This record gives sequence, structure tokens and C-alpha cells, in this order.
Amino acid sequence: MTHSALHIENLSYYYGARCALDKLKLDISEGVFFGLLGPNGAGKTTLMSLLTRLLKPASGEIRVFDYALHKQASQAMRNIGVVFQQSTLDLDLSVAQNLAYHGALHGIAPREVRIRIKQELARFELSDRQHEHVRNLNGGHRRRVELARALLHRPKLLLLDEASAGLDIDTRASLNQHVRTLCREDGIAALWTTHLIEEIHSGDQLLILHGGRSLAQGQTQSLIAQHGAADLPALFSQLTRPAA
Ligand SMILES: Nc1ncnc2c1ncn2[C@@H]1O[C@H](COP(=O)(O)OP(=O)(O)OP(=O)(O)O)[C@@H](O)[C@H]1O
Repeated sequence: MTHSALHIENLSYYYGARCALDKLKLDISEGVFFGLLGPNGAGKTTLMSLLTRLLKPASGEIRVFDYALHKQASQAMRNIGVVFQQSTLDLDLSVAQNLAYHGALHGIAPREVRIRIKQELARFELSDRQHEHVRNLNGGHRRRVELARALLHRPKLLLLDEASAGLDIDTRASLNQHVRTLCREDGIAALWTTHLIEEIHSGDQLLILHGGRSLAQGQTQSLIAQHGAADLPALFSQLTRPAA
């Protein structure tokens, strides 16, 4: 039986009078790579802020592995790993120190932290960089360190807010592939937000967000067929085109 990793029901948020998210619904099961595609201003970062409790919903419900995010915060948050849009690594600390700091914040014993750092860095082919200052790493490697850090407390739901922003095309594809492997091999559910159509594959679960509203949701290939579009770029422009 597959479990629900993330359940969102009628989630709304306003900045003053401006509606940034309008009654959003979304479901992600464990092991699923879920793409959230939206142009600038669609509401992606607002959603991430609500999911990480930086913002409080105006209305609606968020459940993480069936824990209510706002009523059972510590149980829910324990299951979440986050890679924010902007890097939050300390450039003057080594790779291992950045990870160790995260482990300590989560209350993991130092010995166990050392074991997990070794495992995560091996997984992301960064073992030989662990003592280097993050400042010396290129953009792709820094993002991999952030991914390794997000996984250190063994979350089962990974939230990635435009995690590939600023990377070149090959590095972006490789990061995207790393996350897909985590879903497939470790049963992790991932919410991957992006404005880049090429990061979504035809078999992915997809939500197209525009102006705070869900315009379409389902398996990418089925959505393309349902709307009679030639491909995802055509579907996206069909749905987001301003009314004449
Ligand atoms: N602090 C704020 N105050 C007022 N309006 C805001 C604030 N933050 C975001 N907004 C507005 O809310 C809407 C959603 O913004 P949000 O940043 O969530 O979109 P996004 O999809 O993440 O965009 P981007 O890809 O540019 O980061 C936009 O219209 C934006 O202008």
C-alpha cells in the first residue's frame, strides 16, 4: 500500500488583498517525483513557504504523512527535507561542517552524524570534497551538498524550490536525475518546482500553477492528450495564454 506523503486541501494565501494561492489541492504519494510548473509569480515560493511553516495559510489544510502541518508540527516537519531557491550553505565552513551543523540541529548524535555524512557524500560523489570550504565548490556541487544536507535527517518528503536555478543545462539535468533516483530507489516523495518545461518528463505527475491557481493536474502525458496539445510546451502556452 502506498502512503500519502503530502496532502493539500483548499490552500489559500494572501499578501494583503493580493491572492497568491487560490484553493490549491495537491496529493503526492511516497516514491513519486511530482513536478510543479509555473512561470514567475505563479505562487511556487509562497507554496514552499507555507509547506515549511514560514507562512501561515489563510485557509486550507496541509498534511505530511498524515500529520497536520500546523497542529502536529514537529512530527510533520521531521519528515520534510528542503532545498531552498537561494543557497543557505555557509561558504566559510567545509562541506562536512555544513552537514554536521544540520545534523546537530536535528538532534542526531555526533557519531551517527559522521556516519550519515559519509553515506550522503558518497551517494552524491562528493566524498573527496568533504574537507573543502563550500566557497571552492562550483554551483552544481554546492547544490548536491544542499541535497545531501536535506537528506541527513532521513526525511521521506523532499521539497525543492527551483533547485536547479542558475545551473548550466547539463548540471541541471544531473541534479534532476539525482532526485528522480532518490524517488525510485529510496521511496522518497519529491515536490520539484520549476519554470523550466524541459525538467518535466512525460510520465511525471504534474501541476501547472499560474496566478496562484491550478490550471491542470495529473500525469503529464495524459494532460497533453486531454487538452489535444502537441506536447508540454504547447499545453503550457495554451493554458497560460491571456484571454483574448
Ligand atoms: N512579500 C510579498 N508581498 C507582496 N506580494 C508578494 C510577496 N511575495 C510574493 N508576492 C506576490 O505573490 C505572487 C506569488 O509570488 P511567488 O514568489 O510565490 O511566485 P513564484 O512562482 O515563486 O515566482 P518566482 O518564480 O519569480 O520566484 C506574485 O504575484 C508576487 O508578486
